[in-house]
Amino acid sequence: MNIITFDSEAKLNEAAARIITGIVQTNPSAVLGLATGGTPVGIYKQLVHDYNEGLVSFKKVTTFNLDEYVGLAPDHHQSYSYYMRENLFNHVDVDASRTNIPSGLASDLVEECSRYDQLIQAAGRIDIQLLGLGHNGHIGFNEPEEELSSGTHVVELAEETKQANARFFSEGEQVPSQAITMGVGTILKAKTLLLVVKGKDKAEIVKRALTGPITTDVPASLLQTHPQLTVLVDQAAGSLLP
Ligand SMILES: N[C@@H]1[C@@H](O)[C@H](O)[C@@H](COP(=O)(O)O)O[C@@H]1O
Repeated sequence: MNIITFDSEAKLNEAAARIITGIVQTNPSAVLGLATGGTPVGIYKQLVHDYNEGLVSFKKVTTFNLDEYVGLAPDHHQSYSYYMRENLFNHVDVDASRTNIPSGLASDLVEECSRYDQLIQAAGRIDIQLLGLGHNGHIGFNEPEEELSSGTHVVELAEETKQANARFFSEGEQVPSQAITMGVGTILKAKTLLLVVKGKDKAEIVKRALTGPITTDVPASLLQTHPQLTVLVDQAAGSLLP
């Protein structure tokens, strides 16, 4: 595990973007695993900047997002599909037909999960999976459980997660109570993992995830088992690390 601490958000975003663009420059047909939430917004801005500077082209990449809310249409302003278009896809030369996000509107969610797993398998291995970290240690929407699922599955969101994500929704809007998420097994199969964490409020969970016991109570602790894990933290998030 390689942990790098940054004294500014701009430097952290640049470093994360450099890792991703480096992979795409080496392999223009790379398979990118993408994340949502507040953390990657600045990284996507940097990727758009790098694209505009002519440093990278996403023309041939394939992308798989970690998760999507159940019940939100792709044009709902809080769907992860909308988020990805707003923050990245609409601003670079990615081929929309090669961007993949689970459909939260599928009539048969179990079928949708297996369709998503088949797509990932058909694409081969995810070259780099970008990850944020939930306050309870969740990755994607893999919440703390006695047992974690390996493949894509439907999850009931933890109350803590709904509260944390309520800040993105308008007043009076309900945070969906279910989501579809890539499983921990799929995440761990990615060639490289890039975990990015910012903010003092994540310091304790960063410490537990990276230095505590490997337990399904802290899904991110399973990342410790991955041979190619890079963690980028700001000083606040990394403040409790040894
Ligand atoms: N499903 C997402 C995760 O993929 C994300 O990494 C995490 C942290 O989000 P944030 O970066 O906004 O703190 O929670 C969300 O619920």
